[in-house]
Amino acid sequence: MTPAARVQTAIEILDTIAAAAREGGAPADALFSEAMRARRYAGSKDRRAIRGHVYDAIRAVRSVPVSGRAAMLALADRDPALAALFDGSPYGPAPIRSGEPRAETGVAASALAELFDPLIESAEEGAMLERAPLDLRANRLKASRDELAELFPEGRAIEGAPDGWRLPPETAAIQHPAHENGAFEVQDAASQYAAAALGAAAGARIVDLCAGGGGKTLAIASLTGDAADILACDVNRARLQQLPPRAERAGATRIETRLLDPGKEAAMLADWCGKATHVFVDAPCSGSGTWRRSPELRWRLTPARLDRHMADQANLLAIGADLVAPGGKLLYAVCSIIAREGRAQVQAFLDRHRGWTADSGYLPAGIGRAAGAGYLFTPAHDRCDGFFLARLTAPC
Ligand SMILES: C[S@@+](CC[C@H](N)C(=O)[O-])C[C@H]1O[C@@H](n2cnc3c(N)ncnc32)[C@H](O)[C@@H]1O
Repeated sequence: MTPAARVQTAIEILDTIAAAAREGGAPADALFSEAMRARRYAGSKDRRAIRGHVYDAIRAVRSVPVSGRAAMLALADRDPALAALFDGSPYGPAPIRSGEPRAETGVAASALAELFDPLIESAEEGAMLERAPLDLRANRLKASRDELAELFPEGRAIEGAPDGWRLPPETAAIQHPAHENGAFEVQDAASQYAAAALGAAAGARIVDLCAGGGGKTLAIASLTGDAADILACDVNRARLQQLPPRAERAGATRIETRLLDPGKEAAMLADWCGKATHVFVDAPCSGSGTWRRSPELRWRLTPARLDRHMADQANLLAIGADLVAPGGKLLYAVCSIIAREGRAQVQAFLDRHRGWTADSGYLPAGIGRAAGAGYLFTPAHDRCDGFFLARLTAPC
């Protein structure tokens, strides 16, 4: 393919990604792979170049563009070599006309940026869209961080995460046989801090209410030495089904899974009511803390979607609270930097649930900043995904 044809292909792929963002369709990665399958004539160099254009445009453009061309033109305005490829050659993009619309660049649309937690200052903006490193977590049931250091000497320890090992983004770690043997998982530092913040130890009875594919469930099993009972729940069958084989690989033997029906969660968890020493609510959210991994998420967030997440979060907090034994712990977490999903959500819970108190001082020194009754991690301050968590104690 010519360089100009690669740009035109990127424009067409961006059109499908923008349409999916508007309509709540498939994520950008899936659409990119599908587009490449349909263009078998594209070689690996073409594919790399097209991917570069597509993701450069997604990172540069702050909200869903009117068209893929408008997004690429915004990039071309900053890059004369790219602008020169709009040359009207066969399969290439048409020449740039005067007054053609450009997508707006920046971290987030101003209406969205206004929702950020007050701790998000301008220093965060670059870091929020930088390529994230590849973080590993040694699975204590099978390996130590020192063993990871031997396997991947190019990495380094992650501050405040005793099992964490950080690698450059492009490292092909999951192809390593040690991954298949359960020695480690890929897990961002923020998720490792969150699993540790639960504070569970051997003998605990834990409900992971929003377990998904079990990333944090497995981290908790590792931290408790596979000596705590963990009930892992979710409403999404496909995600929850990933957990049993992952647990087997990890050597975690005390995880039970339970698929919940939306709207019937409390009834389906009646046997755990008031019995859990620890409940983890890793709630569905905007994902605004993970834009450096999935930058197109900021094209997808609408006021209606945010309201839906907030209603789900409040509901899940209330369901989770009923499961906690007197004096037990409820950990609420969202991979979001939006105050309404974080500090405001927890304050609303505390206002509605008399007798509950917020814990403090449970994070490693220097990690996270106090945000209302919880803590916020941010990419620039903590070198991890943006993440809010709050640990609450039930009345006795
Ligand atoms: C942030 S993800 C969880 C990620 C997971 N804990 C991990 O570490 O990989 C939120 C999860 O909440 C689940 N969820 C949404 N509504 C739920 C509900 N009413 N009850 C239980 N889980 C729910 C979603 O299916 C999704 O898997």
